[in-house]
Amino acid sequence: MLHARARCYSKFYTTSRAPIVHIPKANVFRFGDPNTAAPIFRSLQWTVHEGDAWAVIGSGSGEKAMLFRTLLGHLRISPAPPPPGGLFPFLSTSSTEDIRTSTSTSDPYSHIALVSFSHRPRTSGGGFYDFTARYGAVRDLDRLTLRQSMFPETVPPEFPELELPRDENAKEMSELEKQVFGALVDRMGLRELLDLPLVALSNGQTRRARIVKAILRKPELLLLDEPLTGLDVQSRPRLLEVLRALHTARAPRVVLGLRTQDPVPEWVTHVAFVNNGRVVAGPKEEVLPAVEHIVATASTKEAPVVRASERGELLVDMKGINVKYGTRTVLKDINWQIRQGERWHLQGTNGSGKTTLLALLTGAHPQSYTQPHLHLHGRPRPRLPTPYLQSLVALFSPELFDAFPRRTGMRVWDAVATGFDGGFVPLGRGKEAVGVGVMRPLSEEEVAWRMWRCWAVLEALGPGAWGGDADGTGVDTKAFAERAFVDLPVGEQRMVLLMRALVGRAPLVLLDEVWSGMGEGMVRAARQYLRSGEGVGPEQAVVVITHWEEEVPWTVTEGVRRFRLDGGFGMVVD
Ligand SMILES: Nc1ncnc2c1ncn2[C@@H]1O[C@H](COP(=O)(O)OP(=O)(O)OP(=O)(O)O)[C@@H](O)[C@H]1O
Repeated sequence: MLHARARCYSKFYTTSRAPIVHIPKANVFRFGDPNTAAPIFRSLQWTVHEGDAWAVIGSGSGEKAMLFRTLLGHLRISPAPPPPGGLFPFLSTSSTEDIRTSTSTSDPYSHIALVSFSHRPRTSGGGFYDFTARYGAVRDLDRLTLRQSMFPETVPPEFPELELPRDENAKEMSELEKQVFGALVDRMGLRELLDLPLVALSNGQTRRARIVKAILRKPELLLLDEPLTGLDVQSRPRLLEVLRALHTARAPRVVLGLRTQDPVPEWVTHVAFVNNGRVVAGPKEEVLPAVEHIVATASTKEAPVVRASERGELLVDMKGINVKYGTRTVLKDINWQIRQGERWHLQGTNGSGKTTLLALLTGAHPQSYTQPHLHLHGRPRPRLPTPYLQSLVALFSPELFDAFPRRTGMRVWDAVATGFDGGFVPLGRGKEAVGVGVMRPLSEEEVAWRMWRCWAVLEALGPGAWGGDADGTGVDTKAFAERAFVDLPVGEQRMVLLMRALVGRAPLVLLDEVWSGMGEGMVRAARQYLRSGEGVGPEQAVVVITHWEEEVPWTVTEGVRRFRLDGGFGMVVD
């Protein structure tokens, strides 16, 4: 059925062999930078021919994203790719005249779409938004369903006050388009979620929905940056198969963005490897050995694990936990105990309830108050004031990453130090901006300890540990601490929020999909820090959520335990 999409638009596609992307040999700069400035990419030479299947593989933070930004026209290519075709020759051939007129715009960039799992789709502006809202009663403003977000014309007119987007000119879908849509939502496992509010979708469900939405907009070229991140083991081959079928049918052509540590799908024929401002592009068999060589050279033996204490105090005691939304039961009769010093891998397919379970541990979930037996840090949940509870739990999650404020003026130091009290707004001034304490003011010793911890995480996880800040301060930790958080590339922002989670040595540390968007060097530095016993001590408990077993910093033989959610039920897997 997906091939039908190609037939549906077949008049747009001819046998033309004009390249899809053509950059003969050029340097790439930011707009406004002179040609004498250090280029972002030097001597970039890259041609994508029709029929080839490309993956862009990035070794560092942000470089892969920069190559995609080059294709989106956000950077200056010098010399500019020559006319008549320019950067996208296939759009200027006679056959593609149809494409242009059919979409009533001659802007070539309107035919190129990027879906990146590094950018922040649910927020706008620099302020914090409450990402825990999805756990409670859905507010009117958040009532937009997945179906309505895909087809604004399906928003009922009786909700004018919601100001939901409506497209009065939207055309009824043709029969064929309906069938293609049906095939896509089925293959992506979205059918039963179509009439749920968007905010209710889990992380992996949201990602799959974003890909479908992008396909429905009918771009000619779809750039997908790290599409497998956050997808469970079952969904990955299904998504890759859908992408292969679409790419073969040119409906749309697909370029994948992958991290060096990601497996390359077998249908990919060509690779552009982005490493330290250079792009090596060519057939997969020629370029992949270079990628593997760099990864092997960079990898060092992992630090030996500092073993956690055997039977520490009970931090979490759950008995008979249930979470329901209307008639939809997400968690059923969960029993789980977490002790000091334990390392857990929380497993389960997309939508199985992992994030919901974490929200009970942080107290952010309203249903955490109404559970029969949810004891946290030795007390029943309702007897723990929420701000105090949040200072006992350190969290890194995709939702928190998206929601974290990007205010101008917030330095890296400030962002890290918000981790002490579990808040989002920097408190205190200058070098001493290390929070104010939750239940009582801080003593001088505590302020000094907090400053020492800030420097400790900045040294261990800062640019010196992963080879240098790409476009700012090199490997200088002090200069990095002063940088504006909002200006950092996405991978570096993630690293800073990991520092935030580790800075306060909270008794319970929750790391949800912590490696996505990070470069190879960053992942290595963070793993070393966690394993060495400095990142997390034997008095702390850690819960890691990832769909990639090899991403858990500890192995089962090193003591990690597994708790699996399946069909709403939870079990310890030994
Ligand atoms: N307000 C709501 N109404 C209905 N269903 C909801 C609501 N909020 C969450 N859900 C459902 O609860 C389920 C669990 O979501 P959760 O985010 O905990 O999954 P997850 O295991 O973390 O998934 P992922 O691996 O994709 O991150 C999902 O199927 C989601 O659609």
